Amino acid sequence: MTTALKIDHLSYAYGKKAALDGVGFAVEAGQCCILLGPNGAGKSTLFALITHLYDSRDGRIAIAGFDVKSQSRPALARLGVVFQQPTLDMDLSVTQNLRYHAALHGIGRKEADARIQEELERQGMYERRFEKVRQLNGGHRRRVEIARALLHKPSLLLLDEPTVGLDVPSRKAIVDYVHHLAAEQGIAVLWASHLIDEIYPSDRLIVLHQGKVRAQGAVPDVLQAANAADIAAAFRYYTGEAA
Ligand SMILES: Nc1ncnc2c1ncn2[C@@H]1O[C@H](COP(=O)(O)OP(=O)(O)OP(=O)(O)O)[C@@H](O)[C@H]1O
Repeated sequence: MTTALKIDHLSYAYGKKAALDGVGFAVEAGQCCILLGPNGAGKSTLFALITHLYDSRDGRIAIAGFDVKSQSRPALARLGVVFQQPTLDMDLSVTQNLRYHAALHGIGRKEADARIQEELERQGMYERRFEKVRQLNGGHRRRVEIARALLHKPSLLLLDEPTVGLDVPSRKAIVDYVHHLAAEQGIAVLWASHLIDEIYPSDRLIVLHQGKVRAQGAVPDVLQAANAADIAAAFRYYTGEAA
């Protein structure tokens, strides 16, 4: 099976300031990969490059085998994104927001409505479909954004700190659901976070610090390499900062 996300030798600088330096890793179908890094590590820059908001001269990004630069259309068609900042239209209903996204991806109305039902039902949101997004709480808005990111059946789901600002039960629902998606649906997930309690022992971990990948692998392997008892200790070891 094609690797969902493959990044090789990726570097990026803002003027003279290096934000990413020789970054390389892969995420396979069914893996939930947590990108862990302190403020300024380069997570947002990496996401901007994967989503092709920025272009890099150095290195390569491939989504489901398609190069993001030279084959951006098929590459981006296989990508679902939940950005850090909410991007739903507050004055449209849940269904209207989702239909709009489906149309952008060229999905016909009948097919779109079937997928909208499927995605909303899986997150217990189908009953709320006619409500305006403005009426929903933060956790439910996030669920709609995740449903939207999945409508076009991407190979790779990218989430940029999607639980920031949510209460504990809402956070847990989203963390559990995304892990379930990877395990049950075989979607590859790349999740940027600085919250170590969102990491499952079965996850893969990439520790990014000052633009470089300091560690990557299965959680037990990353802990062992740092001789750390838990993720907080490993994070301190690799970044010199408290988690
Ligand atoms: N537009 C910009 N101009 C100049 N430097 C920038 C710009 N955006 C980011 N940087 C710098 O690049 C580095 C990486 O930043 P980036 O925002 O990618 O990190 P991050 O891991 O997403 O951090 P945070 O969690 O705080 O968003 C930092 O040193 C940051 O100061």
